[in-house]
Amino acid sequence: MAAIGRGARTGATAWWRLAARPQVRIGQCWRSTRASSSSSGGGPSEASPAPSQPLPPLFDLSSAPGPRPGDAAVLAMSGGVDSSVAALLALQQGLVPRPLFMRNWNELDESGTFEPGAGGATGCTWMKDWEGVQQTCAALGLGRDSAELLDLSKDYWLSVFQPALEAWERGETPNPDVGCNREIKFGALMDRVLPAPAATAPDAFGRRPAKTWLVTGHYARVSWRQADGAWQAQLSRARDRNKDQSYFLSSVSPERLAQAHFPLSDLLKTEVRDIARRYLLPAAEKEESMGLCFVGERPRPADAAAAVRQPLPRNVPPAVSGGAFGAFLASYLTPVPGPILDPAGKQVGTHAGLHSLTVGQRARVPGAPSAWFVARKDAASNAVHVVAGGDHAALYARSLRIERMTWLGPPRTGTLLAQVRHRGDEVACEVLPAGDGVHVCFPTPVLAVAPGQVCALYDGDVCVGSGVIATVQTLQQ
Ligand SMILES: Nc1ncnc2c1ncn2[C@@H]1O[C@H](COP(=O)(O)OP(=O)(O)OP(=O)(O)O)[C@@H](O)[C@H]1O
Repeated sequence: MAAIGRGARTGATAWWRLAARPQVRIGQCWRSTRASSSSSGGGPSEASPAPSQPLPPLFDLSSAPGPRPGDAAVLAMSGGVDSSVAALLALQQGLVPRPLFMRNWNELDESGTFEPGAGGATGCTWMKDWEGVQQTCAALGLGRDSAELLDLSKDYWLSVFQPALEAWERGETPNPDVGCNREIKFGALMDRVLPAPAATAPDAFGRRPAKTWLVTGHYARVSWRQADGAWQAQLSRARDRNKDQSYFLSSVSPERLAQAHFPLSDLLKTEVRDIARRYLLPAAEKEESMGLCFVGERPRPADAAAAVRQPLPRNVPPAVSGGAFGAFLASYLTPVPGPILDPAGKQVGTHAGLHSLTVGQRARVPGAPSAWFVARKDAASNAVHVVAGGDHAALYARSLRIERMTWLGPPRTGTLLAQVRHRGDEVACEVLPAGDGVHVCFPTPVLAVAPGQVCALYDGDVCVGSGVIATVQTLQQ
């Protein structure tokens, strides 16, 4: 034991002495300046390492340029368990914290009747979340007042929610959570709080300049690859496949991903909860957040209410409203009711607006003898076309055209995997070039794919890019 201890200490001291000296780069090797001068006649007292023992680098420049102790970290904290544990892990990694909470939806502005503690007249949640963030900062030892509140509600409305509303009005099925990551968390937030990416070249001493990271509780992985002599960030799936959020991040640019740090990439959700409990974090038992990121409910505007109440044609049953989510959207849109048509073009019901039903969904037409399912929507005629049965050929996509591509590396074609919804299965596909976008062809057809959805493409676990579905060819076409 003693011999091992002595030997280890001796070795460590020697390495420390060598490592403390400035280093210069010689080809791919790193050597101490004194060691190199000794080889050019510096004198026998200057011990140089035996050639059989390569010099361990002081800074591991061969490794990917991920976060290092001393780097700065903007901790994006929602008050939930994931971002609380991500913040804790970032602190344990030696990052210098700047906790931050975003307010992206301000019910207070809309209703003006927020009551502290009561959740507000419309279920205002941001104040409860903000309180949770402050409590978490206290529990982490950062101090309750260390967190910053940043209001991005205008950015969220203009660049995420309004475009999504317009897409719903056109009869598409947008994914605002994908837009939120691209435009808000890794868009407006990064623009506001991160410095422009610094030069990544090491200085004369081999040190990579300090960097600022955006730390979030996303379940996804940033890995690094070298291309054209530079490091590039690539996005991969998280270890926890059930929680994997790479789909939501698939339109964030590689440059933005290169400034992101996801400490939960190797953890299962159950492990995250255990860590939160062990460190007594206030969010340890907090429920999962559900539904649309950031969005609250709003009292129905008078014009929308009037549109829904307008008289329906005689002998047509009440409009199919699309349930709670349809009703929620109806408070932001002016719903325009229209016909539900069977394959023969006969009206079998009335919808409460194109947003109220989505492709593949059962249209619960009151009194209908068959189970009708939505095959497609036509914005020009404001009609919803239905087919009988949930296994109809018109509900299966055999190919898609996707546009507005984000490539997370070089554009790709050939055999890949496609995912068309969060938590949807990944399916084999052939990707063919098609102008600005690509065609995605499925050897095994995929059920219920709607224009407006995001299609993310994967090579194994690596997300290579994504685009928005413009058109769908079904088995019937
Ligand atoms: N209001 C917010 N302010 C700052 N960061 C946020 C906010 N909302 C979400 N984030 C960041 O985005 C990450 C992903 O958010 P999302 O809502 O998809 O996940 P979540 O699993 O509910 O996370 P959490 O448990 O942390 O609430 C969060 O972990 C957090 O880092």
